[in-house]
Amino acid sequence: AQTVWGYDSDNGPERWHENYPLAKGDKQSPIEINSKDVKHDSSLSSWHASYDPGAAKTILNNGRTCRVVFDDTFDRSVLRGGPLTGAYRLRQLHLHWGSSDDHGSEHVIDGVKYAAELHMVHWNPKHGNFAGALKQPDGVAVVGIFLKVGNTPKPEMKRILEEIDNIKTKGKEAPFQHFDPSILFPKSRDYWTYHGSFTTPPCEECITWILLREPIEVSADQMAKLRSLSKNPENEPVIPLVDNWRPPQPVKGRIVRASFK
Ligand SMILES: NS(=O)(=O)c1c(F)c(F)c(S(=O)(=O)CCO)c(N[C@H]2CCc3ccccc32)c1F
Ligand SMILES: [Zn+2]
Repeated sequence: AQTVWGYDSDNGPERWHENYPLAKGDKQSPIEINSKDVKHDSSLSSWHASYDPGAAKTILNNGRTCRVVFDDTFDRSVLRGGPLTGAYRLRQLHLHWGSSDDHGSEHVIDGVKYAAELHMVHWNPKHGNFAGALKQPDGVAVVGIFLKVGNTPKPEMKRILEEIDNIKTKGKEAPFQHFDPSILFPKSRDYWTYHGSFTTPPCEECITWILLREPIEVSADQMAKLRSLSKNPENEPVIPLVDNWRPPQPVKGRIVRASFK
């Protein structure tokens, strides 16, 4: 039987292309960003998020990540500006993390792997619905925020981490309301942007990536909390949900632009 994709040796990123041929495309994500190859683009405007806290609905452990989903049936929580044309609707946010603090992010910056990377997935309503947007090069925009372990953890991460105990195993879902994810943004709005793909199958190349330069801080305990999630369903042997990151993919001549000098 076809093994469902995952992050283990028998179903991990090196084998995704067997069932998802796009995984071997020329515009795959994540990538390694080297500052010396980045092009400062003074024409890049700043990005703006206007999120309605009431749009937050539930938090879910889908066995691959922990995901918060939002009501995206109208322009309720949107991202504008930066490299984007028009308003993109916030659909979900999720994280990638490692089995220890020295790795876990998907994008790697000048050789630095962060402990985790938070993604806010938005889609372009001009394409009708999310499924339609997946098929367009300007269909999706993902804001990536790096998480580093420090001793002045950002209190705003607490809300997500407090819910972890209610979604320990695959398939567990809990209400997650009255949450404005823009509280997670760092102070600086500096970002890198490039064109790439989902970092999970089906790996469609429909994403405008907006990676924030300034990481946010989490505590070692908060990272341990994230690592306490399991990828197995309830009442099955415990398999820790860790190392759910895809390694950097070939840049293949793509230009990474920076909004800052
Ligand atoms: N790093 S990332 O931003 O590329 C990215 C993920 F890493 C990730 F895990 C997910 S998922 O939905 O939790 C699991 C895969 O469906 C999605 N969800 C997307 C991927 C494709 C798809 C299809 C339907 C609904 C959501 C998604 C995702 F966009
Ligand atoms: Zn992601």
